[in-house]
Amino acid sequence: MASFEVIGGHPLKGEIVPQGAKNEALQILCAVLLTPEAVTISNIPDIRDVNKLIELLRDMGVKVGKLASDTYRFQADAVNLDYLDTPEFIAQAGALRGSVMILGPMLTRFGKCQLPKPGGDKIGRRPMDTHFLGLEKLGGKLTLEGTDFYRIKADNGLTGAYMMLDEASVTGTANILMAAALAQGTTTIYNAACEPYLQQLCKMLVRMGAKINGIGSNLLTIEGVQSLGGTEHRMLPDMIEIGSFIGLAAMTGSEITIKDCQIPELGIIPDTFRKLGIKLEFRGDDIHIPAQDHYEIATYLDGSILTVSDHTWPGFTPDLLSIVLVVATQAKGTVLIHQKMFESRLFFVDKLIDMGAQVILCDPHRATVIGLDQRQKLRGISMTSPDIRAGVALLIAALSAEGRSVIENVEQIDRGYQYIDQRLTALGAKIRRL
Ligand SMILES: CC(=O)N[C@H]1[C@@H](OP(=O)(O)OP(=O)(O)OC[C@H]2O[C@@H](n3ccc(=O)[nH]c3=O)[C@H](O)[C@@H]2O)O[C@H](CO)[C@@H](O)[C@@H]1O
Ligand SMILES: C=C(OP(=O)(O)O)C(=O)O
Repeated sequence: MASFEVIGGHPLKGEIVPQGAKNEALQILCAVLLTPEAVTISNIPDIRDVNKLIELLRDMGVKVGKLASDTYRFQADAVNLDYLDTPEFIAQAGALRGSVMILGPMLTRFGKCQLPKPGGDKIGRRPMDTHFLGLEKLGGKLTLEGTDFYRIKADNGLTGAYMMLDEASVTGTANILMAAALAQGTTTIYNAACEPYLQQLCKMLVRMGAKINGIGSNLLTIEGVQSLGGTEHRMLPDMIEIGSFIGLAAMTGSEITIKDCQIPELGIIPDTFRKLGIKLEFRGDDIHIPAQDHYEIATYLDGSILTVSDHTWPGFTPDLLSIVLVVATQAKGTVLIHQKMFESRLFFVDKLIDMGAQVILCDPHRATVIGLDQRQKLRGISMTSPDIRAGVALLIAALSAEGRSVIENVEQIDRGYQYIDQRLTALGAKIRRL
């Protein structure tokens, strides 16, 4: 297990370029399975989960060529279906969440797929029901082996259908959308997830020849086509990384410019950080965060305590709530953080409390943060990163704290943040990988 040693209390300064989006990459990479033609993808982040998925595709028989450090060419013209029966496949597919999105493409193109319960963050229940409810509506026949191995078949191909999803699952919508793209007839997905990464997937599929209406809304209509062709695709910048850097700048009192953010795609993320009192300037497509000694959390108009909660897009993403929480510990004022989607994502606040933060964990979903207004700095401690976003939240806390912290299990952070120690060191952070 790798660790970071962090010496906190040093303001950072400079420019940082966000990596390509992790959660978009996982969708887009799975989509290469939909066509025998070549697909070139750029702005691919060099992070553990994405590299594992690329390795999985390669082992499944997809030809993978690296054209540049962030650009790959994929060609799925000789997929080895037998590989899905091997223990190696089961181990690889079970090691990340993103592998779940091979289900839709494999089922629609080859009539079958199987998958162990996918991996990913251990942040509470992560049901797969929406995926299979949708794929079954299209004609897939699911067999469960125990509760953690799924086999799905469609001997006569898939047929379009109307469906109202039970929840707007991000990866579930991606799976059903990809399956519907090659199904016979028209599919309507109501209550579809519609976040920018899904919009990106839709746009890529359209370039491949798919017929999709309603992109960007929660009502998608897909007219199935016989085959899809090759394309080129470029990933958006990672909005969770951008939010993490905004939080980092505020909490450490640093002046940072985040380059090329594709600001219109960030939804309410910038305004949510503004509610914490953080100043942000849009300079063209860059976000400039000036050094701030203090930032003050807004209240509601009637003076009551602000709540920041997660919601499906265009609501605030659950993946940034841990960052908002940690940043609030040094704000002036009080905020209730309400993590509705996942029930095990807030337990990391114990570590913040050990560092001196004033946080009350009300229940697994809600924590009240009473900001210290920089009057009292957090103190460095030893801790373990429980999941990818809590890991970065703890890293931000350690960079703002007085003294030395050690963060163990930084493989969690490496799942989603590219060369984070090197990139932050370039801004003046004192981080050493042990
Ligand atoms: C690889 C990937 O892309 N992972 C992201 C994806 O995971 P993933 O696609 O697995 O997450 P889902 O959207 O399926 O669901 C996330 C959680 O929210 C719950 N839920 C979902 C929709 C809804 O309307 N109501 C509701 O309560 C689900 O039951 C589940 O517990 O989306 C999540 C939600 O944005 C993000 O945290 C993950 O980073
Ligand atoms: C929860 C996350 O990832 P995953 O779905 O891959 O576990 C995340 O990116 O915050």
